[in-house]
Amino acid sequence: MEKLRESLHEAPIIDKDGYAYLVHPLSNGVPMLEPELLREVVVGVTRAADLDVDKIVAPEAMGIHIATALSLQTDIPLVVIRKRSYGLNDEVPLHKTTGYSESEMFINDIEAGDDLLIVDDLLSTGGTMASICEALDGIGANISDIVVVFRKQGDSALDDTDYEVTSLLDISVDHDSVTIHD
Ligand SMILES: O=P(O)(O)OC[C@H]1O[C@H](OP(=O)(O)OP(=O)(O)O)[C@H](O)[C@@H]1O
Ligand SMILES: Nc1nc2[nH]cnc2c(=O)[nH]1
Repeated sequence: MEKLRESLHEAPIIDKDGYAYLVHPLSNGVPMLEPELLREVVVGVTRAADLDVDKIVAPEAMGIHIATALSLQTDIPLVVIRKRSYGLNDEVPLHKTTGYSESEMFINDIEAGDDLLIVDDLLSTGGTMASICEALDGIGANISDIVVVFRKQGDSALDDTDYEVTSLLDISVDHDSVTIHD
């Protein structure tokens, strides 16, 4: 994870109403995302994840490019949890909160009994992932594995649940630096 580690020390940090928000190629598409970095991450996720699943699931927006590359690599189909409703039959809405925002998301084309790998760029408060897991559970899908690139250290909404998240790197972000926890 050499490139990933290096990239963290070059990433700007901005203030979102007191929340130290990392601006990173994988999590924002800014600064520019080098293919070598994306490749390193996809190899890392491929090694870390349970790939014996029916579908890869990624929340819009910044899980999409990681999950797309993983889908191309593994031939496992991809479902994106969108921030927009299509009004399709069986669409499942959810409400998610992060440390700086809240919004609705919408799940389509996940069925009871599907074995799922959830992929996202970053886990922080766990608000997004907890709402997604609860909604997928409600559908009757099996969450086989959850893999994120970065996990910010601290309390998470997943702490009191049975869901386990694998991260490629655990980090802390304060207002002027990123620390990597090995
Ligand atoms: O653990 P949490 O506190 O919930 O934060 C993690 C979520 O925050 C980001 O998404 P965001 O809602 O900012 O949307 P984006 O992917 O469109 O940038 C990130 O991609 C995760 O999905
Ligand atoms: N890009 C980005 N997304 C986040 N989601 C939750 N925290 C963060 C953050 O610090 N940076």
